Amino acid sequence: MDEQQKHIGIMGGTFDPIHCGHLLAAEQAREQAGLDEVWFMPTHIPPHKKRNSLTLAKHRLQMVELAVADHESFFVTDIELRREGPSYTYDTIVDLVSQYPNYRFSFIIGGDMVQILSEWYQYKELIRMIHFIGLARPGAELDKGNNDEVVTFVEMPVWDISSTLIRNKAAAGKSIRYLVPDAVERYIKENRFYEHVE
Ligand SMILES: Nc1ncnc2c1ncn2[C@@H]1O[C@H](COP(=O)(O)OP(=O)(O)OP(=O)(O)O)[C@@H](O)[C@H]1O
Ligand SMILES: O=C(O)c1ccc[n+]([C@@H]2O[C@H](COP(=O)([O-])O)[C@@H](O)[C@H]2O)c1
Repeated sequence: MDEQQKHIGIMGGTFDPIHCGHLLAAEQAREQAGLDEVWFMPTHIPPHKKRNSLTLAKHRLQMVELAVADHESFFVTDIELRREGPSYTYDTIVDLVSQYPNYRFSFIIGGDMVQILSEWYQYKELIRMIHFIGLARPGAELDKGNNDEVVTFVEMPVWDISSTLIRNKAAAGKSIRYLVPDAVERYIKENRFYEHVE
């Protein structure tokens, strides 16, 4: 076990696919919150998403690995992909805290997630164990009012980019260049993902 103390930012997501908005959010959180590392964590089953079919977990994971490969402080964990059922953050944090007792964990979320945070599974227990780092997102203005003890807000250029946008553009045969890293774009094309909208 690593005895060194570190502050880890967990960037959880469905990542279908990972896009440059995720990377920008993680980088701004890393710098402004002084994180030692960011761990990107693809979900097995996202608790609050209503989509019927996700891209296979091994491909979502591979796209995340390609996207973060050249950043010295970005890493990937498959901890949720190895667990059956919905990927509740509470269950994951319990596991992480017991595996890495010397690390401090914060969870990075966009404004859409900040708005529904109090609905998360075991919310009261969860906020005793970890702190959240929130970033603005179009359509989800951040209410900084009552959240101060739970969420630290960091600045980022608000960017109207989502995995839905990428899937829709790919399905329409439009360019996704610069919206996702080059290696991710190549992987999407090679595997012919998102050629049809769900
Ligand atoms: N453009 C963005 N700016 C800030 N945060 C973002 C942005 N895109 C995603 N996030 C945050 O990244 C995390 C993971 O997001 P997720 O993988 O669900 O991507 P998404 O773009 O929201 O996907 P979809 O369009 O399929 O719903 C969430 O906390 C989300 O709020
Ligand atoms: O634990 C919960 O109740 C919960 C509810 C909604 C979202 N999350 C987590 O928040 C992260 C972003 O979720 P999503 O749906 O935007 O991919 C991802 O790691 C989810 O597992 C967690």
